[in-house]
Amino acid sequence: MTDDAFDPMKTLAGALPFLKRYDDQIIVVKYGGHAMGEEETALRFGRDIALLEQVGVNPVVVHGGGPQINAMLKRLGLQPSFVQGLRVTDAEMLDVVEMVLAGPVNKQVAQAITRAGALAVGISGKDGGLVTARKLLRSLRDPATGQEQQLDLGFVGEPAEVDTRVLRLLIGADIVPVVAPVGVGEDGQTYNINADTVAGAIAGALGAERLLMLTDVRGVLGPDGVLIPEMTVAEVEAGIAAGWISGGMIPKVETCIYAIERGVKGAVILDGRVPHAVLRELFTDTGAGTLIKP
Ligand SMILES: Nc1ncnc2c1ncn2[C@@H]1O[C@H](COP(=O)(O)OP(=O)(O)O)[C@@H](O)[C@H]1O
Ligand SMILES: CC(=O)N[C@@H](CCC(=O)OP(=O)(O)O)C(=O)O
Repeated sequence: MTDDAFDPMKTLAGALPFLKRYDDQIIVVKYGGHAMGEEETALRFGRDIALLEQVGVNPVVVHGGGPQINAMLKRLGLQPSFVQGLRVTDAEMLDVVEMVLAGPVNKQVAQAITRAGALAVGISGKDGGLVTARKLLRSLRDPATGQEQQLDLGFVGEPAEVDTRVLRLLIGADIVPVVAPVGVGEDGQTYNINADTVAGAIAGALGAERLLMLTDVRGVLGPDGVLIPEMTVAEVEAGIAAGWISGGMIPKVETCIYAIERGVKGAVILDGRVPHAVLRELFTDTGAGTLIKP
């Protein structure tokens, strides 16, 4: 849809069936650090989320902040390292991760939504018992020996349990929850959790109608670099095994699979830098990005 073709009446009439479909439904939006980019992009995102709230949809935002953490590490003279798209997180790194995610990034996103006219409150997974985490165990097959090798990513966690009470309280009061992806173990240990994983766990626990994953690529690109509009779970698994789905895209597609297996009706990976990406995806027939299907 280009701006010259814009016809307000046609647009409104076209959006009506979608407004009905999503009325009072929960939509979980994962807002990736790469999709935040310039301040203007964040403000535009805030306006889209505020609009969702104002038309009777219940958005819940889970944000990332990988590039923002990297920028802070650079200022501090620390070197980031990633395995399978996940940040290796020692105790010193964990302090920086929590400071950046639950601090300026969380407040910037909540503020962008609030400035656009909807109330938003920023919390982390540690607040209100939202995300109980456990240490993430990952293994890697050594191609030379064929042996499985356990990887130690440090204080990287995965959600073990999600207590949705604090989210439901906020939603019930017409407040948009904005969640930073940090969790806490049974023993009180803080864990750094990939934001995609947190978004999937929250979408599943809330029984969300949709999970939208905003990133900085148009969706899942095939080996030829062409956008794939729809993928089944089996196709995703084949792409990971073949290696053309790699890095940060792995937790994203795995999250979509996890969410739809828990009853989320649709999980979509799309480019958050495109103006009004969220509104286009929800309120038009020309949905963008890659839809993952069972
Ligand atoms: N098949 C693929 N299609 C699209 N992107 C891919 C693919 N495989 C790997 N990627 C990488 O995944 C990245 C998205 O993940 P990530 O950088 O973690 O985003 P975010 O910060 O939004 O969570 C893309 O920028 C791209 O470099
Ligand atoms: C364990 C792990 O990798 N955690 C992520 C959390 C932030 C995140 O997921 O940010 P994006 O969505 O912008 O990638 C990290 O430390 O970068």
